[in-house]
Amino acid sequence: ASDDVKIAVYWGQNTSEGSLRDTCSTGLYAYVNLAFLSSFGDGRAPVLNLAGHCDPPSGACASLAADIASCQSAGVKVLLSIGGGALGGYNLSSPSDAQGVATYLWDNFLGGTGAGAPRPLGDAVLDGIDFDIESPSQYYDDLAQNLTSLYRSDARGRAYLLTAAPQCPFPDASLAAALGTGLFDNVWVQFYNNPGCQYAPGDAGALLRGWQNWTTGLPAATVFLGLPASLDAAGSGFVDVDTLASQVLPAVESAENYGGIMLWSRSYDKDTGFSGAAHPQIRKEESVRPLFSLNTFLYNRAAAAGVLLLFLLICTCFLCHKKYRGTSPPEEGSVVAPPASAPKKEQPQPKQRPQRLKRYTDSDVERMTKYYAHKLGHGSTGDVYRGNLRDGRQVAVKVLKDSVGDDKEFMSEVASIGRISHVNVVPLLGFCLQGPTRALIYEYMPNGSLESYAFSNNDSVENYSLWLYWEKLFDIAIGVARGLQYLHGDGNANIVLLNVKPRNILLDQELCPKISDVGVANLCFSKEGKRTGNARGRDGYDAPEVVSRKFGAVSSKSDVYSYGVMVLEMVRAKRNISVGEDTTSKYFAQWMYEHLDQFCNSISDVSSETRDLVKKMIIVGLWCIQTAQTNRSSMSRVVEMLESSSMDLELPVRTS
Ligand SMILES: Nc1ncnc2c1ncn2[C@@H]1O[C@H](COP(=O)(O)OP(=O)(O)OP(=O)(O)O)[C@@H](O)[C@H]1O
Repeated sequence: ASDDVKIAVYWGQNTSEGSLRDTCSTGLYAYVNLAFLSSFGDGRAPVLNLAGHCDPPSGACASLAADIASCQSAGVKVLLSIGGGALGGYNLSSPSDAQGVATYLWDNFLGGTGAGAPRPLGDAVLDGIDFDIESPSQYYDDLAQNLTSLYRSDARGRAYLLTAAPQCPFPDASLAAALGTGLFDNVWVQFYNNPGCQYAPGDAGALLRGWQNWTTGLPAATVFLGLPASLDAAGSGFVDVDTLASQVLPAVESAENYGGIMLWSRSYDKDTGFSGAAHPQIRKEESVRPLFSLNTFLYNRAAAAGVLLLFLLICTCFLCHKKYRGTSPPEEGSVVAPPASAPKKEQPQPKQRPQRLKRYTDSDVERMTKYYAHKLGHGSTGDVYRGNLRDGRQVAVKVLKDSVGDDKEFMSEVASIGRISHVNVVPLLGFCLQGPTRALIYEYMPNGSLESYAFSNNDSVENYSLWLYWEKLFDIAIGVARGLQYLHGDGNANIVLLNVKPRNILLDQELCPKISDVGVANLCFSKEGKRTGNARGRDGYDAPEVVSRKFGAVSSKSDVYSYGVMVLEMVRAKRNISVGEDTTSKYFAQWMYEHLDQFCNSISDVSSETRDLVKKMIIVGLWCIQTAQTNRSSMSRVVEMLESSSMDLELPVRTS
């Protein structure tokens, strides 16, 4: 995130800060919040208070329109901040009051064209509304929802922002319900005037713990570190730029939804030059900044403080943890596991940074799917439609049916799915949770599923398996294996899928395989706790223990079994061979024990290296489909086998 982090600032409470135009032309800020609409709601006449900059009742603030336009043309977003420190000046008394305030804001400062609206800032159309609500009160969630509906209605299709400035104790007393709507784009958290969660001289611990609460608690928002721009700007919580750069930013930057810093306020910033000094720091590329996590930061602090015992304890725990993580647990089937005589290759685990999940409304989903115009298919968890995001990216929208759990549970499951990030797993980009509509928005896989490529039943040109090269099939097999290895634990995900089959392996533009439907079953259990979907075992991909518990409990080895069946099927379909009257994959597997070399040698027009790839796929497939789970390889071992030479692999002992 570090190459596009930004600075937000509040402007409007002190004339010494200079004009709005000059503020924007410094090039320091990406967002300027006009502070404040200090009075509104509950029957009050709304009051815009921009200190001495202009006098709203006289209409003089309309002249700011030119400055606002100049900011916007320089790429700076200008928002109106409502609320602020004038406690008692604002509150909302009911949902209809919230509706009225939303309409007022829309008609007077945004894209609304309500007749008779005085438009205190002339014809300026601001970029959004910021909630700086400092006194607990209800109905701000209604206000957020009403504003969002109005945003969507904009005739010119313009995008508006919703932002908020909560205090750092999590959750915020005034804004928790509003933030819970998930509708906020940017949240600049005030890490000042709150000793429990702000920087204390020499100790960033409380601030970083608070930061972790906010960044993990609001996965769908971009979170900014709100700071005073000078010692005088707040009662407490000031962090000087050197400390910010050396102790705070390295830790906060590791949050995926880190957006930058927010400063209170322009006048203090102008005095101290804080943002000018901080700017190069917050924009530093990751490659030049040593990467720290929050934990390493805390460890370092402990060491620096000379707490030797604690340090040693942490080191010991860390080493134990590392040892545990770094060493594969003994193979369950080690008795019959193939010898790993090949030198262990460096395991390229092509992880990606998790995408930040975006929350969409149901009207967004309607727009992106053009009212569900193009159905891609129907699965056990819902229908899938093709769509486009505003930026043109193609997406697949899965509209869930029989989704269970309350909104909070849904959000938490979706956040877990959103954290899954691997080049061989279909990325989740966003979600919709509005009323009864629950949908997941995925990156679109233009080449459909592996099923249509490798498992077509006829010999026509449609039978892609005839022209998918062996090398490509092998790449697909190893890609899926790496994805499963990651899901099973190498990426700390510890996820068992129980639905590994060609239909759930999607292919991107380059035919790179991506596992789909990860985690979705958790959102769609029936009330009786039974998984939705088809009867088990019919298509041959389910492991014996998935079909009948008499074979033991399901585990990651159940996915290994399905993977093995799939790989053997890929080989069988590619050769399109008949090995006797029994055409089942089980019979094919048994046949392979005796005819492996004969089969591989019969593949003409390929190099010996390619035959080696085919042989590895078959041997690996046979290791995976062992009836006893303990005899099956783990996915890590599968990847290892596929990366070694077939010469180093042995067939498993034939048990049936
Ligand atoms: N990200 C995506 N890009 C392109 N097509 C997709 C995407 N996700 C799903 N599809 C397509 O949508 C259809 C339905 O997919 P879905 O995953 O819901 O069901 P399924 O995998 O076919 O069945 P089941 O739910 O029983 O496993 C399939 O044709 C699938 O290929």
